[in-house]
Amino acid sequence: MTMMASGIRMRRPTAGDGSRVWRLLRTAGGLDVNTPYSYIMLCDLFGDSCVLAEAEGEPVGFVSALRLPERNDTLFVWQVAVHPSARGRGLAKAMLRELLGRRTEIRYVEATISPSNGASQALFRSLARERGCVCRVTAGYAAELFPKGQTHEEEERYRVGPL
Ligand SMILES: CC(=O)NCC[C@H](N)C(=O)O
Repeated sequence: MTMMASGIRMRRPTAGDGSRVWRLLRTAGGLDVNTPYSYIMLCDLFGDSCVLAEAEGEPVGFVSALRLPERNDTLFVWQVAVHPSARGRGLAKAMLRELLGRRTEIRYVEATISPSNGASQALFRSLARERGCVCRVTAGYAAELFPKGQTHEEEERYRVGPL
């Protein structure tokens, strides 16, 4: 568990956090809200590469990530969510630092980010600056990949490293 100066605590989540993480994602906005099951499963089976941030016991931030099986020096950051009440305090970066601090063998961080998600774009560019490395943006998932009738922006691929 890591404590920020603001009193926000960050820790590895467990299955019991999944439902509250799902509610946080619904409140955070701007992200794909997956099923409650997916957050329970992520917190349970992939908790080592996820971070839950809590203020006075309430979820205010969540990062889900997976190490890529074929490229195990790369951490794929799936979602970065921050509650509106916790914005502007560097929480997203603090959660990434917490995550990267757990695994020294991670050399690259990847994510897909939609053009409208300026906060995450700035976060990954800032991580690259902080680590003195490159943030490369390439084509990711085209809008056409998503089901017809479900409008979804394209997702550009961000790759930061070598850390
Ligand atoms: C880094 C990040 O939060 N990406 C979001 C990917 C996607 N739009 C989702 O919400 O899962």
